Amino acid sequence: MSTPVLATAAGREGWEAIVADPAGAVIASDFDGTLSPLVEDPSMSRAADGALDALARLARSVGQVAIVTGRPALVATELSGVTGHPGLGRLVVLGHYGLERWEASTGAVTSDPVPPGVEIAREKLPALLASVGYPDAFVEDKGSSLAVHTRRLADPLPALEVLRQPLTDLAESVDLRLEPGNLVLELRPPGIDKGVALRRLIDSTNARSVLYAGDDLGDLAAFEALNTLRSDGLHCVLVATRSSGATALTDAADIVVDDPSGVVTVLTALSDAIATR
Ligand SMILES: O=P(O)(O)OC[C@H]1O[C@H](O[C@H]2O[C@H](CO)[C@@H](O)[C@H](O)[C@H]2O)[C@H](O)[C@@H](O)[C@@H]1O
Repeated sequence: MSTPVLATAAGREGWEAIVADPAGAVIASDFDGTLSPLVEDPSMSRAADGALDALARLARSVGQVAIVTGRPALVATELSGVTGHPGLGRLVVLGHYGLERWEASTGAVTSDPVPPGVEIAREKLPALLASVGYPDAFVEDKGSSLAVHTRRLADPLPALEVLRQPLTDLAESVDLRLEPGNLVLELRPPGIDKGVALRRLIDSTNARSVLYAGDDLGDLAAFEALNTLRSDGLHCVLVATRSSGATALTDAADIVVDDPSGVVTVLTALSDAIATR
């Protein structure tokens, strides 16, 4: 498979660094919209064809393979099907934007404490949604955070705008943060994001290079962290899908693909390049 189009010199240099020294590389990816196609019902998300095999093939030669997601770690492992998948015995899943860490090698999850604001927001949310005319907005209760989805409403985009300020106010009143995403507004704990999560992973693995793939606004923190580390000498490849239409992410990427099948193509091309170096 040929090398994907790398739009930047820094991206080309990052790709070459991973190929030359795969043991020093972290390969990390978001889940929804990046490894799995977006669907109406979040409980129906599944890994794209070939995604797990592509990760497993890379896992044979790189230092660390990881999924970094807004989902709870165990939900992401279940939906993606990574548990027990051949070749993914060293996979790490960083869930809840890094609040949780699941290790395939042990099956155990560790978590930072969940702040009390989540429980208060959980109690207040139904009345708030009813008061702004969206009592039927789907609330995905993720335990450590609450995601309000508008995808299945009759007017998803206007609903998102109506809900944005009241949900911001609720989040701030209980010391949570509002995380906007693709037709979703999430109330989640402060102090952690995908950038912090990725930095922790890079530090713990002493990585010399990183490829990160994402699709949505929640992935911007990871891109920003990598851009900062890049100026400190870390070799990076930033991959974005167009799945969520987040132009801030695609504009900042070294490689842009249409959807998760494009991510599979990129990961496969990378393991081909490593195998033939
Ligand atoms: O960090 P991610 O793995 O990308 O998770 C972010 C959110 O993804 C999910 O919502 C998105 O995917 C759904 C299923 O395809 C889709 O219905 C929804 O509109 C998208 O926003 C998930 O449900 C959220 O909990 C995650 O935070």
